Amino acid sequence: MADDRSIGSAGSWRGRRPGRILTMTLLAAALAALATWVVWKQQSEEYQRDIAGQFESEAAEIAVRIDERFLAYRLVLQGGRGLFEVMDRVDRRTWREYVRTLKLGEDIPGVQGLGFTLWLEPGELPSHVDALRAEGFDAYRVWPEGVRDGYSSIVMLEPFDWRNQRALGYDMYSEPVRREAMERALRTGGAAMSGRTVLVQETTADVQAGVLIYTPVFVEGMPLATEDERWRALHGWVYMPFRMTDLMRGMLGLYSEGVRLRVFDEVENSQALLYDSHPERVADEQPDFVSVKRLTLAGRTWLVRLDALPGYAPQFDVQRAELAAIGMVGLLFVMATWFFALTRERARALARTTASLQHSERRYSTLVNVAQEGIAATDEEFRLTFVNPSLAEILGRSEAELLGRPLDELWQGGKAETRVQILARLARGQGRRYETDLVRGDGQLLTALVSDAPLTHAEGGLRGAIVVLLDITERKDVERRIAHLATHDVLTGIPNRLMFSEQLTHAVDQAKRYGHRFALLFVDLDRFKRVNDELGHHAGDQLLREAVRRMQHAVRSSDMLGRRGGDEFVVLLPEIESGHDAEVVAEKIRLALERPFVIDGEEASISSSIGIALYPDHGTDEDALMRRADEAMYRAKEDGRNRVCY
Ligand SMILES: Nc1nc2c(ncn2[C@@H]2O[C@H](COP(=O)(O)OP(=O)(O)OP(=O)(O)O)[C@@H](O)[C@H]2O)c(=O)[nH]1
Repeated sequence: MADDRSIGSAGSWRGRRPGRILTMTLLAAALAALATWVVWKQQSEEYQRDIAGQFESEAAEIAVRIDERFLAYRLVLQGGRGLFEVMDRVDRRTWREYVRTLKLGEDIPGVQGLGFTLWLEPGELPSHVDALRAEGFDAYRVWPEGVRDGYSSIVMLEPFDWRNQRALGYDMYSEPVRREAMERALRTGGAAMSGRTVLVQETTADVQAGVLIYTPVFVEGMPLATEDERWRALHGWVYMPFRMTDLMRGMLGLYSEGVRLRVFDEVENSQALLYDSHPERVADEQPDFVSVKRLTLAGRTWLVRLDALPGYAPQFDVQRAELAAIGMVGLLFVMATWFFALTRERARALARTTASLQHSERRYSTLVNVAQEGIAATDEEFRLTFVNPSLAEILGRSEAELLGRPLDELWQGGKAETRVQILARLARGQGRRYETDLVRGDGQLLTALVSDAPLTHAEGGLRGAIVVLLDITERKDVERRIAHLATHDVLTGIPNRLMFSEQLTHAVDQAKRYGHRFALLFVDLDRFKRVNDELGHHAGDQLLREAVRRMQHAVRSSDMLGRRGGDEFVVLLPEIESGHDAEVVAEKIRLALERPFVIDGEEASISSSIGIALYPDHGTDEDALMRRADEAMYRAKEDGRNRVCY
């Protein structure tokens, strides 16, 4: 039972172990998840820092670009101012040439133009208008109309395209935003940027915020030390107007789609908004990253604000990819753990199974070796490939002598199947149990009960057979003895009443079938009782045996002598021609029994009374014949004994 349990446990590991494997795998999964989370967290923070750093550098780069660009614009302004300083008079053609040479639109795009606005004292206004009209600008006027302390008038603005022509004659000094910048330029003697305004070049379509940058131009040779002196020496301003959206697009291109760039003048509110790269977006979005750079440009402070838009950087995707990679590594770890646990459990189960199998093999090996039955294995030709010690002993041959021999060679012919028949039957998967006689090594015969069963290959087909052989010689002898006892008289060994009766029935059948005649003799010893009484029962037995011997001699071997019981015998004479033949045999018997018997040195004499019944003369069945023979025998007794009667 212990073995059975061990086999059971080895075979059912699948049913019990998965709990442990599951626990280990879940533990590994939890560890992997924790590790993944920690790594992800670290990576995430690192990415956040990286992205924040990158974002910052993007914002800084934009600020630098704007700063550099305005430095370039100031240089252009300086150049324009320098032109006035070196030339006695800068006429329209010279200005146009100068601006064309600058290639403003190509090299420093975004600028609306480069212009000159002339400062006019109130008294100078009429002659100035006349002069300009004389140049061909028939509708020229300084506008807006009105009486003011002084006027400025845009007299040159290149490129002099349709948009810039709209600005001709405009008094920028009349407008507070521009005036503030113009006065600051005058005050500082350098470039000054205006606040947010709308250029007069604008139409109703695509109106953009505008700024202007001014630098003052003084009349050559006049003192400029104080503000008053500069006012007095003021000739006008070289200036550049900018449409902010055009300017920023020219400066930055479309830039990154992932960021929103806004530029504010001095303060961060919608009134001060100069540029918005994504005007369609709502203002109160909470971006992941924000950077605000303050830029001082020609005396004005710009706030350059950069917001990261959702999906700002492809790095987020990288992060996701790395997260997926980390997750995959974690998953691999879990799978590896699971696989390892499963493999280890399988290895253990295999070890247990192997141990169990070895144990089982030892056990069956022991069983086979100690079994009293002969056990053999054969190949597909029924040749012995294995014999156990008992088989060698039963067959009286050594193992070496037996191995390789076809088992059926030892059989003593008879009713046994041939080897071909056995193999064909085994190939059909049919085992069988049968008795056969075998020849031992010493020549003796033995009877064996043989059981065979096929051994097949895993893929089918006969591989051989297992044969179990039991020596039943003794048992068969006993059976034979029992059968003999059942049918023969114990004292004399001749057929008893039962067997004789069967033989008589058979004789009747045969005689009926073939038309034979046969005779039945009843023999009763005369005064046998006296022998018993005088010589003893043992002597009586001996006399009975001797009497049988004499009767056997008196009949042929084909005749049958039987004992009915006591001192009564029957004789079946199956082959007689006539009643005479029966008489002759009966007489022989009578004479044989008449002779004196010598028993244990004592002489005893008996005689016999014999009755004869003939088939078919006196009866055609057993009962009738027996009755008639019995009657005849009694008649012989009555007639004086020691005689034969019909
Ligand atoms: N010793 C011995 N005696 C037996 C056996 N079977 C029967 N007897 C005896 O045989 C005797 C048979 O006697 P009966 O047939 O009756 O008489 P009998 O003495 O033969 O006389 P009759 O037949 O009338 O001539 C009996 O005494 C039985 O006990 C036996 O197997 N051995």
